Amino acid sequence: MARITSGEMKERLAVYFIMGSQNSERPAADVLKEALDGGVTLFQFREKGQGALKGADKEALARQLQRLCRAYGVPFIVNDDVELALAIDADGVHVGQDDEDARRVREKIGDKILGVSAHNVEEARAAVEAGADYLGVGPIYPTSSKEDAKEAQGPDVLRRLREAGIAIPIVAIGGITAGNAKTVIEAGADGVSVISAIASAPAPKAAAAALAEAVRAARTR
Ligand SMILES: Nc1nc(C(F)(F)F)ncc1COP(=O)(O)OP(=O)(O)O
Ligand SMILES: [Mg+2]
Repeated sequence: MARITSGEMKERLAVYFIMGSQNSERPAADVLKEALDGGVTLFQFREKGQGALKGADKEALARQLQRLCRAYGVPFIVNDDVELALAIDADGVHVGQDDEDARRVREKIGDKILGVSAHNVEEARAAVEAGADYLGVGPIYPTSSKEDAKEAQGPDVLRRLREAGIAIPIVAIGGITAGNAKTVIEAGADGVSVISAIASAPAPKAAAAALAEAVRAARTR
């Protein structure tokens, strides 16, 4: 298996859904199935925070959600937990600035997808050097989904990265909705990643479809 191409990565980043058991009152598999039916293009299993599953329970949920993604042909990414990603042969991992060093992760995962969080040009350049396939940039807007989120940066951080010559696929994260997706795509993101916009929606399928339409419309400008 070769590394994902930049073009394919940009396509996959269009509507990047992230969730774990703590992001909905409903069973995660039910929410994910609706999101997949609504057209999400990439999924990240992020099992963190108060009450998060651990060990065998966490792995069992990961495998259940991975099976769903496989049935829809959507790549399955694991947040933080590189060992879990390797144990279940996930399609990739996402690590932040306070997680395992991205260069070390790239050595461990071979050609799997590697996503790295970046908040500024310096972190972005280092992530590209370390072998990242995409950057997660944000929080763009205030978020209630991440307890230790940094200050919201606004869409300008995306412009600053592109003006600095950061050409790697970028997904915007943090408080993103169908209402502000166009703004972040126009600022330079290749796609949007969301937790609550889908996981907390009364109708996750419709929420996913609305995000997909907003991104598609913004890309054709
Ligand atoms: N999980 C993430 N996924 C993305 C993605 F690009 F995939 F949208 N971007 C950023 C983050 C945040 O990553 P991190 O800073 O390590 O915090 P946490 O591990 O709590 O999520
Ligand atoms: Mg992390």
